[in-house]
Amino acid sequence: MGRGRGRGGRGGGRGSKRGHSGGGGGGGGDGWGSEKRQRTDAWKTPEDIPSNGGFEEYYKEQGVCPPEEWDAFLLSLKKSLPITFRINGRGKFADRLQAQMEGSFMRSFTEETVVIDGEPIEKPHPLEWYPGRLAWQMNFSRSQLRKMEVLGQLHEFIKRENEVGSITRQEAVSMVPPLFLDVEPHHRVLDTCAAPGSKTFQLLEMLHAGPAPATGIVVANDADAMRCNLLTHQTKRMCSPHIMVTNHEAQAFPLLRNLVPGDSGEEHYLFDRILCDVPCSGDGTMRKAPDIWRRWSVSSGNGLHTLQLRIALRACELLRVGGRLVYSTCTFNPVEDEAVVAEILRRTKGAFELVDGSDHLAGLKRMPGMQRWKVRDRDNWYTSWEEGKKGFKLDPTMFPDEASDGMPLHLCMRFLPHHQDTGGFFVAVLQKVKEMDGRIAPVSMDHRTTRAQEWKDRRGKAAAEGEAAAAAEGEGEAAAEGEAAAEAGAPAGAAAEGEAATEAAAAEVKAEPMQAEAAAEQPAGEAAAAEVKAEPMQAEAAEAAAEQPAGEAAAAEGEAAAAGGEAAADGADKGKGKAWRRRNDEEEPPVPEGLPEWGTRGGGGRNRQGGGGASARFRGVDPIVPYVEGEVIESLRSFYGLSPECPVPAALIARSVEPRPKKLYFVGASVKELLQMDYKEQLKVIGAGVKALERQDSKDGLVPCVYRLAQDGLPAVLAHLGKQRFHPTVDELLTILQERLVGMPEEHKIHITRPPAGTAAGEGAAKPEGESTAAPAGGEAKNEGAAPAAAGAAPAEAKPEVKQPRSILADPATLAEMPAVAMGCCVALMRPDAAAALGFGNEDEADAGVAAAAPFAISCWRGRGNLNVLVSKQEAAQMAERVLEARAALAGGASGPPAGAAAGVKEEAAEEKAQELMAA
Ligand SMILES: C[S@@+](CC[C@H](N)C(=O)[O-])C[C@H]1O[C@@H](n2cnc3c(N)ncnc32)[C@H](O)[C@@H]1O
Repeated sequence: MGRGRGRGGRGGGRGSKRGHSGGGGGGGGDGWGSEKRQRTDAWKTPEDIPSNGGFEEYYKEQGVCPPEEWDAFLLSLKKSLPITFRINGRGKFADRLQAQMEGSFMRSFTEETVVIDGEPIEKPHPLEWYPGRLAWQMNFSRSQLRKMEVLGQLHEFIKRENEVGSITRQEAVSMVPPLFLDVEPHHRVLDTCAAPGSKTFQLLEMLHAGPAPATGIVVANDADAMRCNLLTHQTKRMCSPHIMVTNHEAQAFPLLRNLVPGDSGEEHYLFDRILCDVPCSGDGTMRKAPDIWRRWSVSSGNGLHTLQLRIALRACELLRVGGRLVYSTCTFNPVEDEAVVAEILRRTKGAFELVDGSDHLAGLKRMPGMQRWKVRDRDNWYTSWEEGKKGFKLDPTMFPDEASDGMPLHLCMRFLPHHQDTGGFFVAVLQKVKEMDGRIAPVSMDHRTTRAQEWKDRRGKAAAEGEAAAAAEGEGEAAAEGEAAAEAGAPAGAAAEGEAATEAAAAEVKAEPMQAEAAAEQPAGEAAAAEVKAEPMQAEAAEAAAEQPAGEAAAAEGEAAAAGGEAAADGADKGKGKAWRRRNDEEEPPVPEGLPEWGTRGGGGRNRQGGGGASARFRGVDPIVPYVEGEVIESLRSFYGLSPECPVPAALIARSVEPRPKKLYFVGASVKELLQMDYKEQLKVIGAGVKALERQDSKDGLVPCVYRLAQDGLPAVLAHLGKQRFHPTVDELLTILQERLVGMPEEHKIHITRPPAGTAAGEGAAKPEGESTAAPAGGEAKNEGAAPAAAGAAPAEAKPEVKQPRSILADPATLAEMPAVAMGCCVALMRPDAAAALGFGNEDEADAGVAAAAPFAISCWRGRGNLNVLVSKQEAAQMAERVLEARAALAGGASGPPAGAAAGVKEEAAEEKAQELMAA
């Protein structure tokens, strides 16, 4: 087969054009429309699923499931997956959404058993093992959805809340690994294989779970650049300044020098928590990807074992003593599961221990890990490496042995689909209990190259001697080689011709053992690990090796050796800086004393041309530029009245070298520190922090600050915002959210005056009535300070023909604040007393992080005569809906199922009592 023609498994390589769910999914979506995948009822009946004898034989023999449960196991795997989602615990409205699920929706299911068209359906219910009853499960088809109104409402609710990031659709068992990581707010967390990012999102939630404000960092890494974009999109919904997205082969993730050893005294920048949710064959996801039934073969798992092991071993090096590592897959296959865990324990020689998680997540049924397993190639079963070395492309690390017999592998956890109607999953929790005794021995593939050579020699000899018997044997082997070569991407003709095929296979194995192995092992159309391109891996492996402390020769033989050729040579030069120089075309910078200045990194970015070195490394990636434009920073401070303590202006980055970039991102101190720590620019950073500011050009300079506050970044500035804020009543706020473009009362319209000739632009800036500068001859300027179109509504001022929006601000207290609000960006905030009455937090609670702190802060644009909302339609609708529900609840009424109509909808007035409170 040709390489790169799709693949089995789950996130098994680079360059996948596959959507969101990625291979077997990795727990991204739940198969219910989020990725536009059809939740077809067509394969709802198990009879529709073609059997795969190989799969059944393999797992029966492995004994992953008790024999008496086998039929239930198999039947469950052939049924579609229930719908599961998680309410984001740190989302703005987590408790409201939960109350809605527990209250109005659950109440709608009055009957004990709901039957539609004679078929009972599963009522929505929280997953009992998920903390805080925040995860929910239900099971109904599209046709059932149309037949019961409340199901339709529930469907709409889930869709809408998912869009605004309040809930995440995620397969139940995929929620498990982060729960075993025990993340605390100050932790450095690395998610090695993170895309599309549902687990990263959970990790971020945990970082922000308080009670202390988050000070740590989540580094979300993925080898696939395209999937890194998904990751950025997914994590953006959390609005956290403590996120960094990187693009590396996890097995070569850079080990950075620790420039501020401080109390830890650690030589390297190490992580407290690491998640290795590795690419795998993905047979635990058959329920949402039934195609795997057809594609499954024993070679998928065998082919990924080494990659999985390398990723896990690198994580062991990157973890600090006392830290925790979770290794997870969505396959039942012990070769990808227990075998990897056993090899981690073997190679780390007592530095790692398996953690007993049996008392954690009560109610979550699990099977203990297996102590013994077998290994199969396409022909035979083997119980030990002694036997297995005769097999086809097997490795010693795949086998149990006496050492593994003594390991507590039963502490690993395997989740079977029929136990609680989920997908399949495997989780192992490991603790680093002491320093490792030297470097971890590299994963050698020598036995494979030797065998390829043996095959080649034997066949050559047979041909030369013309011995019939030898020739016969050779033919058999040639066929085997031919197959391997074909699978590894050798031309079909060559494969048929034996010798050439052998050459191709051997050469392939020699040059890039890991990729070739994986490619060869994949069944047709499944070049999982083979998609891992040779070049980046070699470069990064070399880099990883080069980064190791001088004098540790093992490093040179490790990843670099595995990567082969020049990469190995580079690794051998470590300590002398040659690898670094060769890669970057420049001198290695001297080791700074302490954290270096915060400087531009990432070369010239996207457009940078050039062959090798740094330019090649950063091609396609925007640079990271600390934003320190004094004039702009000063205007931010003065226009928004930011207090000196506001962290935002001092920790902004841009993704271009322009003096006025389009967007500015706020990064938390932990992210800033890591960027500074990376003085050699080893990290390939795709994204960092939260969008805090967006450029808003005002041609006439009528708005003195060129940046408006982005909604995502508001929580970080709210507590420090001294100007450009006002507090409408709840009614006014609701109307602003619903109409999204409202007029200002006549006396509060801003009258523009043109700056007198010779005056610098902006000096004659717009001022509210009563503060206006004198109008010069020539009258009003046109379109000055036009509202940005970010929120979807066409700014009325830019289109004079649009009917003027109605003026809704009438409350004296609101109007009293307006003269101090200059034209440009401003923030509408719910009044603290009203927020308290409605049971919401208020701006005083804003920590430096997530949106949870300030549920009703709305970024707006004040134009001459109007006020424009700068949040998306969905977000505005969600906020309006929450206000309406809270009012209804306050008035004593139960909140009904969401009307789904908050956007642009005028709701009936709430009870009088509520009105009174609200107007306060
Ligand atoms: C199972 S998926 C991860 C799912 C993810 N943890 C989640 O919960 O959304 C595996 C991921 O590993 C990535 N991957 C494959 N090879 C990799 C490697 N060598 N290093 C890092 N990531 C890799 C794939 O691109 C894929 O996104």
